[in-house]
Amino acid sequence: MAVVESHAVKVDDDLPPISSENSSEIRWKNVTYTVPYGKTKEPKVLLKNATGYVRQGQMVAIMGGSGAGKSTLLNTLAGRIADQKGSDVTGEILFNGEPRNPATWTNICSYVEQDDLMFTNLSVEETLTYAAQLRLPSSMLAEEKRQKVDEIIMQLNLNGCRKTWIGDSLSRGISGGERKRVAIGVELVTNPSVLFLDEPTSGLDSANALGILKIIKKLAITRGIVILMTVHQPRTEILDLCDKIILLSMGKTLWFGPTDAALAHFKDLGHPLPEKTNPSDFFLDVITMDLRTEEAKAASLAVIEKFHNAYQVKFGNYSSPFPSQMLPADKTYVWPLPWYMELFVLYKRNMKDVFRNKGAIGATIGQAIFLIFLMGAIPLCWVNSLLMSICLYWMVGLQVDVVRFFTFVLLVLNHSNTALSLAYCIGSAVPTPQVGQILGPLIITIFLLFGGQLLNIGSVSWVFRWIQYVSLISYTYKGLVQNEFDGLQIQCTANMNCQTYDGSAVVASYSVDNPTKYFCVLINFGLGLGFLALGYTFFQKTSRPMMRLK
Ligand SMILES: Nc1ncnc2c1ncn2[C@@H]1O[C@H](COP(=O)(O)OP(=O)(O)OP(=O)(O)O)[C@@H](O)[C@H]1O
Repeated sequence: MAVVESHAVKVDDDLPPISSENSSEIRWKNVTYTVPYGKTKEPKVLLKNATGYVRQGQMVAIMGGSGAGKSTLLNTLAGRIADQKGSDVTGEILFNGEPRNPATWTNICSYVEQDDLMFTNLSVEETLTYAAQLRLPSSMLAEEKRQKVDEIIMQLNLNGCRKTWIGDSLSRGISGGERKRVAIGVELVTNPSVLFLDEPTSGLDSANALGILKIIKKLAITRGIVILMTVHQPRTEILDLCDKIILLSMGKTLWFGPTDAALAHFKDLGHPLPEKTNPSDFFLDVITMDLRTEEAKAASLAVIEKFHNAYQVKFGNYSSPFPSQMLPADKTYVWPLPWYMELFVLYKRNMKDVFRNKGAIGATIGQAIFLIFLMGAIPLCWVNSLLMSICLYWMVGLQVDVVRFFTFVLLVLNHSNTALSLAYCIGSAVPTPQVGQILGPLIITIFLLFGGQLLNIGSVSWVFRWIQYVSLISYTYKGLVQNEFDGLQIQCTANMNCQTYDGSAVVASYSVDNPTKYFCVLINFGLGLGFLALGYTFFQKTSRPMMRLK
């Protein structure tokens, strides 16, 4: 305990003075997280008795081997763990001495994902501007928002690429390091008090990684932010930038404190740093579970236990050394924009991206996103359908009849809308675009089979026959056939004993006379609304940030 406090004081003394009345701190004590595992649902401990704290202006790195529990600890502290049935979080997580309040916490902290999705066809400046427009209160003047964006661009050293598009692997845009900084910038617009970063250096070369962490450290000090991040084997200079490190293995905390103290602690426990060795490589070599042989496994388990016990002795009775400076969480979460303004900004952003010729999924807030994607896609979908209908109707030589022509257009437009709703429904339900790319065509193929042209539905097992009733293709097909053939006089062939016959006989012979064409339009419209409602429900479930505060 004494060691910890003395180091904490040393680190805090290194920081420029921050008014103690305004200082923030996140601390956690004996946090244990268990999930039900396997068929038997046995509790699996992902985090065990984690304890620590990070103060305003400090940057703390969570380190450990793969699967050590770094992301789990970060997500638990950020309140982003899935609300899985049977899982449990115990212990205390406090912000400024008080439990995190779900209503205010999202306003206090920000989380930078390892690979934040961004609109690829927007420039750096536009990305930050839209983030500011969406996430800052409507009462703030546009000029103030613009100044804030400028300030972030300067602080994150993005001025050289402010007009460059984000880009992706197909159309190159900003570099990986710049992309990370933009992702951080998007989160900074709200002035968070706590910033969580998941692997901010992943995919970067060591010079770039150091550059970005210098910027993050500067942000911690100048903006007075509490910074907690996961990192993989940082170089020595990066370790030196961190005020403290947390070493994890198998969900257990093996060290919490400054790096130099960690080296002394490791030496005390019989593991001195070999010469010419990067401390982070050394830490990971010592604490990572060695699974190669049974002996190696037993030996590394013993080391992990030794370090965890030593940590428990030091921190078991830990309480924050700064109790008098705790402030209650005083920010109250207010949705920054009225929904219609958010809708407008999202619409503008989406249309800009669409007209720059590519779709992307935004990682922003608000239920309005679902609507906005739809609104962005509908005009394009209608233009496509109209052009296709106008050309196709006359090229194929369908009946020259104004009412029939407009009914044809109505059927096709309505079909496009329903298909779009189905696409949004599938897109909202699936976890990744790849799954959507497999599931979407599969569902459309099934609907096509039950559309009436390819399969004799009567010969299909009754178990599957219901599919025809939800197949949008079936209703459009029936409507189109009726529209063309009803009332059409068809010339009889030589072997037929007649001169002409009515096209409705064709319609009846293919069993597409029921329901009538306008009723088909209505049903498809209803199906479209149904798919939308279902998609919206899925979207709510899959897009909401996971929040589980205890
Ligand atoms: N919901 C869950 N159910 C079962 N096991 C889980 C669950 N979530 C995480 N784990 C396991 O917990 C361990 C820690 O996972 P975590 O993602 O925190 O590791 P990590 O240290 O961030 O690893 P990496 O550096 O590879 O990302 C892993 O073994 C993972 O498989």
